[in-house]
Amino acid sequence: MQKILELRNIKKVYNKTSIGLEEINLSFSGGEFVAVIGPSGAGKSTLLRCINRLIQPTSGEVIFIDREVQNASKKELRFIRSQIGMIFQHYNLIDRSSVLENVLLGRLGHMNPIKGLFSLYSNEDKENAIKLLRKIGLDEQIYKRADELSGGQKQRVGICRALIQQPKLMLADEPIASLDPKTSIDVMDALYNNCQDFGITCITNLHQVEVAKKYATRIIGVKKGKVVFDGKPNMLTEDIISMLYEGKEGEAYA
Ligand SMILES: Nc1ncnc2c1ncn2[C@@H]1O[C@H](COP(=O)(O)OP(=O)(O)OP(=O)(O)O)[C@@H](O)[C@H]1O
Repeated sequence: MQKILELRNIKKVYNKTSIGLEEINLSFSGGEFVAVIGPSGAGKSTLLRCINRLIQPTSGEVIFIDREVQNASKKELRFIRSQIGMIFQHYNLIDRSSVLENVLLGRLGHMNPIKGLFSLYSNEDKENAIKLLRKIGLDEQIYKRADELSGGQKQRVGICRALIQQPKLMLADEPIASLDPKTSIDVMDALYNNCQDFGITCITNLHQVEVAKKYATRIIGVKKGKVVFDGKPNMLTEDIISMLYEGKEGEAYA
């Protein structure tokens, strides 16, 4: 499989003293569904956000399909981000806007900025947004305001907003941390199935080890800013989980 992303010696230091990440070296291939796990404060969010430069790494290189992310100009970064979908724990929807409008926001990175400013989406974009919303089971919510939706529905809107970008890579930062177990499964099914259907590589941070094992093709364990496990789900033994969550084992099964 083609290599899609490479992190070379990524380090992040906050406020000159607090270590977020230390010497991270990872590479990702097309089609992988990767779960990043680890205790609270391990560096999962920092790792994910260094990829699309929502957080600027202190040093190291991020290579996304032959493009250097860390030195990209504003224009180049806009292009890179248009190829990377992002899903957030708290959905990041515009409450006052309709579900359809929220999904269409995913097209902004692909549009002429003036057209974007006036929300002049093409008919093709609107048709695609509706298709995605129907596929994900939100046909009855298309014209509702985003703040009328349940948490699970909001997250599925977030997934559609990322999918309409037609991204090559999907980053999901704790996508189910605010959801109950049943809704979490619906959202993970939607994320996994759509990434498979559209051939999108996905990297998702997860607290729950069982969920990571159920969906991931590869699991990366992060502890104190370092990668301490990288392998297939069946290689993640109880001993490794204990080492990873040392003293915080409760978090792994929360
Ligand atoms: N803006 C910041 N300023 C200072 N330190 C930070 C900042 N953001 C993160 N850190 C520190 O960097 C480390 C990694 O944090 P990060 O949020 O990436 O961990 P995490 O594994 O995603 O945690 P959680 O599961 O609780 O979200 C922690 O020690 C954290 O305190």
